[in-house]
Amino acid sequence: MTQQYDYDVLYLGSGHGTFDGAVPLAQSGVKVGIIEKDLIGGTCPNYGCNAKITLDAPVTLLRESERFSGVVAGNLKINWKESVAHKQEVIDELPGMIGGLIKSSGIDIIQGSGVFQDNHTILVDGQPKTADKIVISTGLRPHRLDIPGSELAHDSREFMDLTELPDKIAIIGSGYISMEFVTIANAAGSDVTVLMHGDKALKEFYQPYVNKVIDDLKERGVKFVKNAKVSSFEKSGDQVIVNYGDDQSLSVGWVLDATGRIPNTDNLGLAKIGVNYNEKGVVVNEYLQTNIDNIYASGDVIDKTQPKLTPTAIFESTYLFKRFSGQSREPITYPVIPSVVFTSPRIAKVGVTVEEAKENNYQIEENNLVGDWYRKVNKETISENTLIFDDEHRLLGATEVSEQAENVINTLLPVVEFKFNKAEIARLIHLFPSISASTWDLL
Ligand SMILES: Cc1cc2nc3c(=O)[nH]c(=O)nc-3n(C[C@H](O)[C@H](O)[C@H](O)COP(=O)(O)OP(=O)(O)OC[C@H]3O[C@@H](n4cnc5c(N)ncnc54)[C@H](O)[C@@H]3O)c2cc1C
Ligand SMILES: NC(=O)c1ccc[n+]([C@@H]2O[C@H](COP(=O)([O-])OP(=O)(O)OC[C@H]3O[C@@H](n4cnc5c(N)ncnc54)[C@H](O)[C@@H]3O)[C@@H](O)[C@H]2O)c1
Repeated sequence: MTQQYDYDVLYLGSGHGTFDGAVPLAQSGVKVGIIEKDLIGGTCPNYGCNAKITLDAPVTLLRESERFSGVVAGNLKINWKESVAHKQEVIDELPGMIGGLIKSSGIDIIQGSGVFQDNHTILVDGQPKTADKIVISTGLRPHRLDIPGSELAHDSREFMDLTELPDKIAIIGSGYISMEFVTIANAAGSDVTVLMHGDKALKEFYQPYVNKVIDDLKERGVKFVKNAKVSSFEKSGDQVIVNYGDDQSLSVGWVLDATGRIPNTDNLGLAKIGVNYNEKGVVVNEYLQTNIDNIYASGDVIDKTQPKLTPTAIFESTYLFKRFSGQSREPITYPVIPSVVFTSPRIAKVGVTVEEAKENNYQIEENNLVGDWYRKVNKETISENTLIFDDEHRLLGATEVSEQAENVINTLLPVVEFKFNKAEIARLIHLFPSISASTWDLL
């Protein structure tokens, strides 16, 4: 341990961009501190993935029961209050569990808000904490529309804490959070309108599949308004009036501003000590190092082209563990990173996209899987995928819309990353019957 400082490595933020790497780093004998101003574990367990997927679980059950109507008798209904209580029960123990893991590895948790004083010092509520290396891992926060009445809108965290589901909801934006939360709110019985910025939802996903999900949601009563240009929110009794377009308006009980998430880079003193950052995040080199040698960044707060997701943050914090513990001096090389939108059906993808495949003349195989016997088991009505191959028939990418798309893409992940050939694929024996076996049959 460096005697001159309180810590060898000090992390600002306690999310996946930190703890997955900080714990093994401390276990390897390095003196580590973590500063956190909110719940331990950050966004994913407390306000993101884990919370959201718990609210999604009854939606998938509801959908399944619809498909099996006749085979299974009775009409299911989501009890919103109970669903939120169940979500809370699932996530309540996570900060304690993660905090316990962190503390048991010998890390100091410093509760409070951190601001850089100099390259080696962070002030936590006025108290200096010094370190040889510092990792900025402060994540993102919701972007809020800068329009009159913006304080009347809410964010995803507040949505997941609603004890009563509003009768009518307006969701602004049509990205990940919008599409996942409209699915949940609609299934739970709310009348939802999505006010889109442009004419496309989920821009980075394969649009024919996105449109299938939108058409299904429309049939379920969701309204989508393209190019809505929301201009203001006004209070009217217990309702909020959303003004948009040319003199159009909508009266709703609740508004979700889902217009994106922005990096937590302000109020950290970065400009004062000269760390380079911009509106997309902290600028780093291929070692996740900022322009100041001893200061690094990890997770969502980085300005990067890779998707800002939990597994990316885990990969980065693990990379820094290997670098700081002396196990690796190599630059970071990201594997293919899959992504999924938890609509119902889901849309998932990995590797080369259909658009890139067309540009590069790769082989494109489109599979309508509704007739596949294994998909018929679950009576899926929307079930398609597109597989991209090179001229040696190695899988380069895949995208799927179906109830099990996340598992299909997880199954195909090693084939894409490790470029398995036909002989290697044929060598593997699968559990049968299963979605994985059914997926590998397509290769
Ligand atoms: C609603 C929602 C759903 C999501 N669903 C998924 C999903 O299904 N799958 C997926 O892969 N990803 C999902 N994500 C994204 C995922 O949550 C993030 O990619 C992940 O949490 C990034 O981890 P991080 O450590 O970089 O940042 P965070 O988890 O945001 O951690 C940053 C931490 O820094 C703390 N902090 C900030 N400033 C300071 C300061 N000055 N002093 C002290 N502490 C500070 C914050 O309080 C926070 O705890 C979702 C996100 C949201 C919002
Ligand atoms: N399943 C998952 O993995 C998952 C789920 C939720 C969130 N996330 C993560 O959280 C991030 C943030 O999600 P998000 O949905 O907030 O962001 P997003 O970038 O996915 O979507 C933002 C939406 O807001 C719209 N928009 C932007 N500016 C606008 C404006 N001025 N007026 C109206 N609309 C505007 C955009 O067109 C887009 O539709 C994601 O990028 C992802 O990294 C991941």
